[in-house]
Amino acid sequence: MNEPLRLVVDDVSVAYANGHLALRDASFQLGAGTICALVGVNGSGKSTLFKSIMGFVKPKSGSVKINGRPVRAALKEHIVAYVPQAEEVDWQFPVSVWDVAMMGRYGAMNFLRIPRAEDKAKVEESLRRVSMWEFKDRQIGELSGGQKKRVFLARALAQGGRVILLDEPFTGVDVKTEEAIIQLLRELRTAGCIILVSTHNLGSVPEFCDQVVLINRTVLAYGPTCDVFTEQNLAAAFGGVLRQFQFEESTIQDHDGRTVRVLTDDERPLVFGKDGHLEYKDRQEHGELLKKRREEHE
Ligand SMILES: Nc1ncnc2c1ncn2[C@@H]1O[C@H](COP(=O)(O)OP(=O)(O)OP(=O)(O)O)[C@@H](O)[C@H]1O
Repeated sequence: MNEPLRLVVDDVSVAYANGHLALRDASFQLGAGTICALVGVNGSGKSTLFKSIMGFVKPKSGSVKINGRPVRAALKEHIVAYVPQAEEVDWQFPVSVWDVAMMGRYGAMNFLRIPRAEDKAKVEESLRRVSMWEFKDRQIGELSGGQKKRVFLARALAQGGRVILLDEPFTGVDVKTEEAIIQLLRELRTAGCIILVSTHNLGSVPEFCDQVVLINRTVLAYGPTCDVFTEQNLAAAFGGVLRQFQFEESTIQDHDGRTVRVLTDDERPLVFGKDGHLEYKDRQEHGELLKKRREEHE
């Protein structure tokens, strides 16, 4: 497919068999060459949205279209690739790194699934791009969390997916791997792909995502990151879940007299006091400290 990509999610509502309405009237659109963050609390419907785009769940109403055609047609052309959350995968299943990347080629093979030279070349190229070629014979269950993620990314690359869905690709990976994944996503954006990434790493979103979809059982806001990532929108999406830190002075940037506010959904950021020691060692202590500070301010 050479026409520029367009993904349109139009008024999508999804109800599960138990009657739970996981998404209600969700709408947004993305064009070619975009990295978009999908951001929301646990249970806000991120995976459900991915499943709708993958055609795994059928919306009760509304539609998902890729270049004006229903998802079914795009799936037949193997345009949509999915990089799952680690928990969704059975790591005991005896397959090698090479086998997993080759799964990306299944759609291009006949029913006997005998890889051709082209399939093998594509798998090698994909594993090299994520720096996992040296591990090609290793069982998938014998890899670290970050390495597993890279192998599933290689599967998406081998597939040649143009709409690439990544479900929390940075969970449990170190900073270096995160940077390597981000660099790869940027290359895919330059190649005209649409990349939708669910993440709880709010701090890295402005760095590499040009668009954001904020979700809480419906789309609360979507558009350019700088427009959507406002304190007001994040407070609406996360409610009391986000932690707030307020600094009169900051080492993050030259102090220009403004108060610096930090919003994070990181479970337990480390906070150091003036003397360079940890401000607290457990959540209860942290809660008490924040309460004391608030009282001091009042
Ligand atoms: N198969 C299912 N049957 C019934 N309810 C489900 C099913 N899958 C998910 N849900 C419910 O739908 C809602 C949305 O779930 P979903 O997995 O899409 O959230 P999420 O935003 O991906 O969460 P997380 O950040 O925890 O991965 C949740 O309340 C969840 O309990």
